Amino acid sequence: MRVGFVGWRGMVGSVLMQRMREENDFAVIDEPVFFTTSNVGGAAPDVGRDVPPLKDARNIDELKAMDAIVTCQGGDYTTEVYAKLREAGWNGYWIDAASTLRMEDNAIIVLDPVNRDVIDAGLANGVKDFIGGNCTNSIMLMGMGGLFRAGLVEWVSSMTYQAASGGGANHMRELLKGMGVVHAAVADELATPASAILDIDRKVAATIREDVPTEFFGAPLAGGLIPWIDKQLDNGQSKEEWKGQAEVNKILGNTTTIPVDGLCVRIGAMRCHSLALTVKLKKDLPLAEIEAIIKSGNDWVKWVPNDRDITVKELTPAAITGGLQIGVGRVRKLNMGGEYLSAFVIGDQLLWGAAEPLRRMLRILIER
Ligand SMILES: NC(=O)C1=CN([C@@H]2O[C@H](COP(=O)(O)OP(=O)(O)OC[C@H]3O[C@@H](n4cnc5c(N)ncnc54)[C@H](OP(=O)(O)O)[C@@H]3O)[C@@H](O)[C@H]2O)C=CC1
Ligand SMILES: N[C@@H](CC(=O)OP(=O)(O)O)C(=O)O
Repeated sequence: MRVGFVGWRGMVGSVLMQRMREENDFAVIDEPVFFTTSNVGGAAPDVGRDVPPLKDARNIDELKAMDAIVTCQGGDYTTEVYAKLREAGWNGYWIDAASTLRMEDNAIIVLDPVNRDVIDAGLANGVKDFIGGNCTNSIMLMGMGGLFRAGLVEWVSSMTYQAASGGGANHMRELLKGMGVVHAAVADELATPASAILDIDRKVAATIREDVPTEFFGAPLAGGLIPWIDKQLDNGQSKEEWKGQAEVNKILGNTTTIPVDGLCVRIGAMRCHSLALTVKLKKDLPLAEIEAIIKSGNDWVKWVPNDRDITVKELTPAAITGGLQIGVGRVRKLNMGGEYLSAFVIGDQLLWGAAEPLRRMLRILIER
């Protein structure tokens, strides 16, 4: 297989390259070819073997020579290039991190530990477009997939806590700069144990309002949160909230829609997305049974008992970031009744939320 990689040096692309090196994926690709939109002829990344210099990611003839293309370049690139490539008669596999093609009829949203059956059926039917899901949805399904697979979910309300990385590298930098600005404003007072906390707080509040950078998020994130992610829709949802029901049901291949809705909120975490879920089950099951079903979802579920000390240690961005485990905890029955379950799900949004499903989809194609 000749596999073209576009967008490999961006944030998602870099995580993809790192994971592919860790899993020795380049050894099983006949010919990896790297593309660029900015540095044609430059050196390709080090993947442990000889590869040609960078090719032009807008050159349809070069792209057409690929059996599969993996792109993390972004939605604008997909919009610009994908249709031209298909119109030029290219019939290869398109694996994409961007949301552009996700809801197209001829595309499958990939999350193989959850929907390998949908992927296999698509491959058998000649589907050629395999698109990574929205990070929040992929993390939720990696954590709670067992309950969905068992047909136990009537509806889900999801309140999210989404990290800066969901916006991209510049957003991560802006969060950190903001943290620095806030600290600098009161560094002297902090160094003096006798200083009054309300004076510190007043200075911090003014700094957050006036001095924390807002170029990328549009509002101060350091020391705060932003209760809106992505575009505004006419029905009052944010686009991020709309994706919940649309994508979850498509990933699962449902013929009857499971309602999924809630509020999506940006918080000051670096790259871990979390969701506080209310799940209405179709029946009142004992908690031990629910625990077993959630744990059986896939190999990456990290079950965290609903215990204070364990939860604050293990169900946090500090514990989860940089790894493939999806933390699932705070699972208990709610006062509303035996069918109402709470759960807190957390995962690294650059791994299962972005790069890992693409990496695994390529591997599925190669190993067919
Ligand atoms: N961020 C996220 O959490 C998620 C993102 N996605 C999707 O993945 C796609 C890519 O996102 P993301 O990785 O954040 O995008 P980036 O902005 O980090 O990278 C995209 C491209 O920008 C170019 N670029 C320009 N300057 C730089 C630089 N200084 N360093 C690195 N690359 C640079 C590179 O292209 P070139 O080498 O050709 O110049 C690169 O491939 C988007 O469609 C996004 O929607 C999906 C799920 C989650
Ligand atoms: N919108 C997500 C990140 C993302 O890229 O999502 P999507 O792939 O659905 O555009 C966030 O900001 O956290």
